[in-house]
Amino acid sequence: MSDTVLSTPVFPAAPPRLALVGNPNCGKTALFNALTGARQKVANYPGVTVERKMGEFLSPAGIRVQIVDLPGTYSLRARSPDEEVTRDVVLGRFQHEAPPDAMVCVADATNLRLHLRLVLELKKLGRPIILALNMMDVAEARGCRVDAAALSAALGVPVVPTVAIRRNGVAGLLDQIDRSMTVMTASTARSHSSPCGWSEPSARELRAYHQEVESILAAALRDAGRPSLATQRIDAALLHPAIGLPFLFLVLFLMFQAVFAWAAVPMDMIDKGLGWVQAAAGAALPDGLLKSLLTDGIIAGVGSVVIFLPQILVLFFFILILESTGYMARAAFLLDRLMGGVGLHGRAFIPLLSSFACAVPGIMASRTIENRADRLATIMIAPLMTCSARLPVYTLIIAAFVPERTVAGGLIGLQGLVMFTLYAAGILSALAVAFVLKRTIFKGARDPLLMELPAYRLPSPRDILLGLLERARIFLARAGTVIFAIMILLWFLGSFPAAPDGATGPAIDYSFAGMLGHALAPLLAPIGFTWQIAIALVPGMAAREVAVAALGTVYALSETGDALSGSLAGVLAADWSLPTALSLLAWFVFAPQCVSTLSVVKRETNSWFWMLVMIAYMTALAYGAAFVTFRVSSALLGG
Ligand SMILES: Nc1nc2c(ncn2[C@@H]2O[C@H](COP(=O)(O)OP(=O)(O)OP(=O)(O)O)[C@@H](O)[C@H]2O)c(=O)[nH]1
Ligand SMILES: [Mg+2]
Repeated sequence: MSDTVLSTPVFPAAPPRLALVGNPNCGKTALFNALTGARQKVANYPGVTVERKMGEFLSPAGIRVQIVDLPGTYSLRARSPDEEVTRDVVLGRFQHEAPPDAMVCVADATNLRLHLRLVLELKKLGRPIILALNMMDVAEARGCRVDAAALSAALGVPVVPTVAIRRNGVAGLLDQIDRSMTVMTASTARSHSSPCGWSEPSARELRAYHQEVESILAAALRDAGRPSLATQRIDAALLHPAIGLPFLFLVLFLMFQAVFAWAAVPMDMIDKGLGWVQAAAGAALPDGLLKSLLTDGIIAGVGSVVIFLPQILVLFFFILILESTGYMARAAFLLDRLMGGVGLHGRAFIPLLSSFACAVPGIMASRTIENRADRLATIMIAPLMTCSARLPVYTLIIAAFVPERTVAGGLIGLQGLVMFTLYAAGILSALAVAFVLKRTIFKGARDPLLMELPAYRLPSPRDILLGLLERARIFLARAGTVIFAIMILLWFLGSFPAAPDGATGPAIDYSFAGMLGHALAPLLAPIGFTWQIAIALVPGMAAREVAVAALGTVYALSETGDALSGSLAGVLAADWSLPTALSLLAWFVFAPQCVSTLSVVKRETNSWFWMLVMIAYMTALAYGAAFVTFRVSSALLGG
């Protein structure tokens, strides 16, 4: 409590607002996190942050300061939607939002020549600026020496060295913020709140900036240091024309194998634990509604999703490693030619790869693409990438229908291979859809890929661990809120009205959910779906993994005996034919089954039209693919 009293803000009405501005990948978000204690996403490629994020911290002198983290940009001449966000915040063009009181310009100390140009452009705005020379640890290791005092004198702004990822690495910056705030309040520099004037620099001004940067460097750069030798060596191999692509495919293939292999043991443990809880709850409670709600509704439903936590974590482990080492940007270059073949922009790679985790951040990441047609094409195909919420569905069906054995002389697990095929189906169909889109609605020349390749960096185990914990938290929070609520609703719909006296089938047959399932069944019969699947697809609209939870609950309620006997996979294996299972897999590769994705498409394209186009084309693809799969496999298997 006493802390709160001590920290009474000096600016009770409106805390001063700072903005973090700088080139992409120089460590702005890392600084933001260090200052505010936030956990915004930090990764080693340009274009990680695509929207503004607000935070607050208390300076050493007890001033409450607001700070906004911004997308990286090379200039206020914003070319892409993420850069426009930065420009609009800096210039105060957002409605009801004054420009920031001061800017913390962040520059990568190892690449000052590039980064100082933006500092000069920002200085022109006449607002207070502090220059944070970030990545000083890397600069020192490479023998790069910058004289901060000389740089400050030449630039005419305070300069502080920082190491955003080190404990105490921002102490100097905090002190400088205090000093600047005091000067600002004394001179009432904060009174201007009108938007700033800014005009695009002319060619002559650009040349002048260039010369000014050179003279500043001559005064302040004592030693330019060496480029990272390790990065050059690794790139010589990993970007090699013959080795590059095969290596990339190997990495992706290993990732999908690992999702299966590494997660097996912990998943088994969770499964056993849940079975035990379900049995214990079943034994402890008297027969009745409460017991059914708890065991059939909540434990069977939510539990059937929670079990997939280990797989989600293995997948994110790989994605985090790719992102933090700097390999992600290389992968974009390696695939640029391939993407160009179907007309996609090279920058589409990062949004598409992020969509493996979730289409929502993937679609947001497409903001870094300048050209609107290219961006729309990327947004339209992003949901075809297999997101992590589809993993539970795939895994469940694979575990039920694909035998656990190895092929290719014991090297490759068959289940992992099927999983890889499903991912490949998503990727290939995305490329095919892009190919069609770019030749019909989104015609136009394709810009070349220009992207700075960051130096390779060893991922910090702490960051990876925190990243995984964050993912686990998000996943469990979803299971505990959205899925939990839907399961209770579904249990209710599946239990009422109760079966009439003398009914022979399971009670769910007579319930609302049963009625709905039976009503939808004729529509889905041509693709081989049972009425239980029809029920599960409806709540599955909220989020894909809910379909698994719903199957868990529907089958638990369909059991005529006590609680669900055996695992859900076992029940499905007994109830479905193989063609039905394959058809459902095909459906899930394409179906537009996630409300959050659709709403982010609406927001990012600023149009209902594209959202509806997405729903229409994906539903048509899903139904068509499931139909063909069901018919062909039925014919082949004689089912
Ligand atoms: N060694 C070292 N690494 C740093 C430092 N600051 C940031 N990094 C790393 O640099 C990379 C980029 O950091 P971010 O904070 O995501 O950069 P950003 O400026 O927000 O990037 P965008 O959002 O893409 O514009 C990450 O891998 C960070 O861990 C630093 O001072 N020293
Ligand atoms: Mg950032």
